Formats: sequence, C-alpha cells, structure tokens
Amino acid sequence: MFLPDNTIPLLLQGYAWLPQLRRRASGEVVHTRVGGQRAVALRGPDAARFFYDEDHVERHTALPGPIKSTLFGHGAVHTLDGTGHRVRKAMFLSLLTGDGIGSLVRYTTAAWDEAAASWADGRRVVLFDEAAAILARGVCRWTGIPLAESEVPALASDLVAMVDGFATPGSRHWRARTARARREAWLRYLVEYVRDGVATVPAGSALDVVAHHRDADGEQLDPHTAAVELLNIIRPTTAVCWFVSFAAHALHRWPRHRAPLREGDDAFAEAFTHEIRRFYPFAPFLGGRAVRDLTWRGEKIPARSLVLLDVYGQHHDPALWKEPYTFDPRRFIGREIDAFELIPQGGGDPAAGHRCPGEAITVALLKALSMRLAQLDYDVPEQDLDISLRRIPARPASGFVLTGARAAAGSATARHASTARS
Ligand code: HEM
Repeated sequence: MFLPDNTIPLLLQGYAWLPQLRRRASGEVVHTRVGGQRAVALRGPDAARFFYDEDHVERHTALPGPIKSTLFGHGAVHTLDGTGHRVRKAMFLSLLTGDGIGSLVRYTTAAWDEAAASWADGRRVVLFDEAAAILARGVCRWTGIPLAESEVPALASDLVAMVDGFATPGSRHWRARTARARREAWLRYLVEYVRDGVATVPAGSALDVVAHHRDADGEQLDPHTAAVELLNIIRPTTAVCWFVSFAAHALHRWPRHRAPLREGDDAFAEAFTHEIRRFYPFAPFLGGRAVRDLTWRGEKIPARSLVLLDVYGQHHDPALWKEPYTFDPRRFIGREIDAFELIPQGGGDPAAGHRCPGEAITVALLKALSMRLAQLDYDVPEQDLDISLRRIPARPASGFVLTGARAAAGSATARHASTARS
C-alpha cells in the first residue's frame, strides 16, 4: 500500500492531525508515514492497553533524537525498556508518590502566596510566566537543589523552553537545546559536588537519591544521566504552569466553576483538574515501535512500525465522553477513572510501564493552585486568549494576563492576609 509521508501535515495541523486522519480512515487504525517511517495510530482505552503491553511496543528505538535533545534528555528513563526501565522507574516512584507530595505542595503554595501578595500592587501579571517561576522555586526547594532567588526567573525560563521547543523546527527548538545543555552542565557539577561531599544535601531529598541511585547494573548513574533525571523532575513540575494557565482560561470562560473552588469543595477541585487535563491540549500523542508483526482489531501492524497513541483524539472522542467539547468537571465526580481512559500523562500502571510517575504531583499542585487562583479577584484586560491547536504544546497566546489581583472578600487568602497584617 502506498502511504504518503505526513510529516508536513503534522507540523501544520498539530493536535488536529491524527483526529483528521482518523475521520478519513476506513477502519479503527490510521495507516500513515511520518519522518519517512511507517506508522499506525490507534485510540481508545483498549488501544491504550494494547500500546502499553511491552510485548507489543518498545520505546528505546522510537524516540526521535530532537525530542531527546530537548524534552527528555539522552539516557532518560523515557528511553529505557525492560529491567533497566523498572529499576530506574522505581527510583522516580519512590520520590514522587506518597508523603513527599504534601511537602512539595506546601513549598509551592508558599511561593504562590508570596508572589500573589506582590500582585496586589495592581501590576500586570502574565500568569503563565509567574506560575512557572513559582513552580520552579517550589520544586527546587523540595528537590534540595540550591537556588538563589535571583536565579529563579532564568531557570524557570530554561525549563519552560525545553518543553516549548520539543515539537517544532526553528528558533523555539534551538532555544530548547541551548537551555537543556546549560542546565545539564549545571546539574552535572552539582551531582559531582554532592558525591564528593563538597555540597551538603538534605538526606532523602531527590538530589540525594538521584546522586546516589544505582541502576540495574549496580553502578551509579554517570553524572550526565543523573543531571538528565534531575531535570526530569524539575522540568515537568515547572510545566504544570501550562495547566495553571488553562485553569485560568477555564475560569474566565466558564466563571460558574469559580464558586466551588473558592469554597474549598475538594471533590469538585479534583474533578476540575481532571477536566483541565482532558479538555485542554498538551501531549498530542505518544509513540513507540512495534516489536514484531502485530494485529489490532483485524488490522496488520508490521514489525518496526511506529505505533502512535492519539491522546488528544481519545480525550475528544464522542464514543467515550458525552459532549467532549463541553468543559464539564462534574463528569468526573463520583466515578472511578479507568487506568487507560484518561491518559494526559500516559496510561496503565506507572510501576510496570511508562505512565508518568508525576501524575499525583501534577493533580495535587494543579488542584492547590486552581483553588488559590479562584480565591483571587482580578481583571482580565483585552488580550489574545486564543489556544491554537496548530501549536504544540498549545497555550493561551497571551499567557493569560491579569491585573488588579486581590484576595476575594471572605476567601481563605483574604483571611490569611488579614491574620498576617494583625
Ligand atoms: C505538566 C504535567 C505533566 C504532563 C502533561 C506529563 C505528561 C507525561 C507523559 C505524556 C509521559 C509519557 C507517558 C508514556 O510515555 O507512556 C510522562 C512521563 C514521565 N513524566 Fe510526566 N507529565 C507531567 C508532570 C510530571 C511531573 C510533575 C513529573 C515529576 C515530578 C513527571 C515525570 C515524568 C517522568 C520521569 C516520565 C517518564 C516515565 C517513564 O518513561 O517511565 N511528569 N509524563
């Protein structure tokens, strides 16, 4: 079968690329070619289950060099399979789940409260940038990475750049590569100082654990790989700023959702974070490579093909979600979420496969910061709030500008401010 290469349509159409191919396909599988390679695209919970079976799809041969040089780093856990992956992944899960989440949220909300107090002077705030700085400050403190206040904006901007430039040719891509090279060098030295005892580090902190982790071969990570994995903690945590800007966008478009967040309705706040992660575009699709000839619902997938899981398409499939283009947090209240149904951060069991180990952290941070945002009154001046589906990763064009931010009367933030004054 002749398959034309679809790389240019992917670059032009972004998130709409796979859903459009799917609409034109005769069956449940899209057959195409991308980057000169044969590819198939699937979607739906059963497809996700199929994709996450290591007997079907591997990762180490699938990730393109430009994505490793920007988003993940060479040698990252994302690029491993089998036992090597399990051992490295266990390190991440030991750090990113359980008791540590509470202290990361506390550090980050403290950074938010401090920043929000400074917004009260009426200045113009670009929420995307402020949230990135707040998150970078919180996660470095939590990780044990020493960082002076004056260094926060440049670090936040580098971490954002690594995410912003992974899927695009041109200046954003080169900015991402430069940012990664700079920050890998910085953290490589820090790891060496920790190992030599030149830098002291809180016992059990992420910096301590990564610096002393032993991989499946019993060896410590080389300093470069340790730096890559530290970045794989602080970079995606800072990237929660994308979701914070989407939360602001949602509260602006559908202000009725502000009241339950402001009142501290925990179940609603959790549902709100899930709906943000379903409704708004972030990871467009996930990719791996077929380890052998496979068959999916009667269709052949030749060995070595790329297998793409259409995340955005799955989250907007009317067969799975009632009115998928309506933003409705209540769809998540009072029901279990299947491990392969809502997949903004991958699917399945994070210990057994590549699902994001930082999902609980993402939900906890987004929930806490959305509730704090809802407790502020602010003005939203004229600006470009368009979220282009052609841009990967998407974001509100203006970064969501607000002015005149002040604690809403009667909110927990206002009570906190008046206690601090008295
Ligand atoms: C902005 C929020 C986040 C999004 C959208 C996100 C999304 C993802 C996605 C789509 C994957 C790949 C899943 C796969 O390949 O099957 C992933 C993997 C990963 N994420 Fe996240 N993530 C986020 C936050 C975090 C946080 C907060 C951390 C750590 C603190 C983190 C650390 C990782 C790591 C280490 C992996 C690699 C897992 C593996 O290959 O086994 N992520 N994430």
